Amino acid sequence: MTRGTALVRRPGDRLAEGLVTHIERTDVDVARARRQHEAYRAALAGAGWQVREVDPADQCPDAVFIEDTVVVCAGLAVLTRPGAPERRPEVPGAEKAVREAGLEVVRIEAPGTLDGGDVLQIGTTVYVGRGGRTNDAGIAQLGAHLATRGRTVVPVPLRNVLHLKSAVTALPDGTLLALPDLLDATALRQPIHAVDEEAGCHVVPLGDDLVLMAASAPRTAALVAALGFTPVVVDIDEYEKLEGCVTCLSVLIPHA
Ligand SMILES: CN(C)C(=N)NCCC[C@H](N)C(=O)O
Repeated sequence: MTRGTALVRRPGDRLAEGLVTHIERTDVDVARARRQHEAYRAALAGAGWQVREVDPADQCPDAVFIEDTVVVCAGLAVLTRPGAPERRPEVPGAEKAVREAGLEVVRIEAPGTLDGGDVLQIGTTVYVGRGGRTNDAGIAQLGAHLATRGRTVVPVPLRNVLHLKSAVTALPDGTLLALPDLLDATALRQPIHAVDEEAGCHVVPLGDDLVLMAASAPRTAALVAALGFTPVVVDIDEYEKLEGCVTCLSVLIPHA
């Protein structure tokens, strides 16, 4: 019995052309990125997730960052309208996958924009970063869709950061790992563990005490272990060169 399905999309040949907004562009080794993606998929499978590959969208360099195309919540899939127009052709493949997974499907419509990386779900609270990629109309539409699942959307203003989940994510107990300099934490209600490594504030709870995190955050991995969780560490530095992190590379659909 698996924990559920993990949607992933393999990197395409144009990966190195992916968008870079807040960091300096450096060369991406696509062959190495492919090996890192294989190890990432293996980590998900090893933690009990059935890995399902979404159809390639190789004309889109950032298509590997599947998280930005769909938000899954309690049997509902909200297809996004990514804030970067060149990423919008990534969405149809994600739509096919969530329909095949049997989810109810709705979508963010113009003029709304929303990237899945801006959406952090903790219990019935859904924090949504308002910044470069996600606008007020997108947040309002998401709020209406998720209200049908008993969720409350709380906007969080962002500064100097691509996505909300570039700055804060949650551990399995709902407490937060955050880089305080990158966001206005006053909107956040849960206790915060401040971290001092940028990659340290990106984690994915994989079920039970397992926490997926990047090899580039060893001090935070030690903190996570000291808090009683088990870090599952993957090297994703080729994706970090494109402002990616462990959250962006998958969408988890837990069993109902
Ligand atoms: C939580 N994060 C960071 C994400 N969900 N997505 C990262 C997308 C990176 C891509 N180069 C871009 O600029 O769109």
